[in-house]
Amino acid sequence: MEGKKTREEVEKSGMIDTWMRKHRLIYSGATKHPFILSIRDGTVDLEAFKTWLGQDYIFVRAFAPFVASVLIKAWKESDDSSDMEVILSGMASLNDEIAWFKSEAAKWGVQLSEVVPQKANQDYCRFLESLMSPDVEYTVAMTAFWAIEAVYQASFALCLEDGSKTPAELTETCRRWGNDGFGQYCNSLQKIANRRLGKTPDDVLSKAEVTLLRVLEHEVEFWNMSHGSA
Ligand SMILES: Cc1ncc(CNC=O)c(N)n1
Repeated sequence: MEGKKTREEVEKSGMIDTWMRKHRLIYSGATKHPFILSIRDGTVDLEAFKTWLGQDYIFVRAFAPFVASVLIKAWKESDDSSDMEVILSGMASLNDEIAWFKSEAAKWGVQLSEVVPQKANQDYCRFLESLMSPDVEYTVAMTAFWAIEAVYQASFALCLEDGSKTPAELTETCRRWGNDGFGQYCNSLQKIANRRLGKTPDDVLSKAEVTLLRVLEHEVEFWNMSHGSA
């Protein structure tokens, strides 16, 4: 049996929930973006969807090495060997995902080799690269990893809810990130992040919170490329 937790431990162990409440406006800005709402209400501009598809393919190619860097941090720093399995399962689905992007792009007539990364995408990929540095703590990288996956899960799950008018040709895309299995995987990532955040020093805790906010901002800018960019 575990001993009684201190108040501080209890508070920190649900850090992600605490932060989601604290930053709920920016979180819903990322998960209920006008682009996602346009898919959900069936008014989506299919050219905007194609833009998203091409840009996201480039992002996912940069995301895979980021996840690999989290795997390395878990191997070196984690206090729980099951973390590696969760991260590895994420890497395995990225393999599928890259193949899916290629076949989906072919379906929509998007030439992936000709897609030029837009500024928001470049900025996001550069941010991911900064998180790959060995100087970035496992806890900080894990928080970012959870947030990146959770935004897509929440966004696309919204397009599958009862009453949504998602066009039939987009439901497969929405299911890719909105399905229950992906939801479970995000819960596993959240559990790891919460466990780590619960035992991290305050300076690392602050870094993780700032990193979470940066992820949410990058996600909003990423959606903006397809819809409503200024
Ligand atoms: C911009 C962005 N954020 C999160 C995801 C979801 N993770 C992997 O697929 C994604 N594909 N693209």
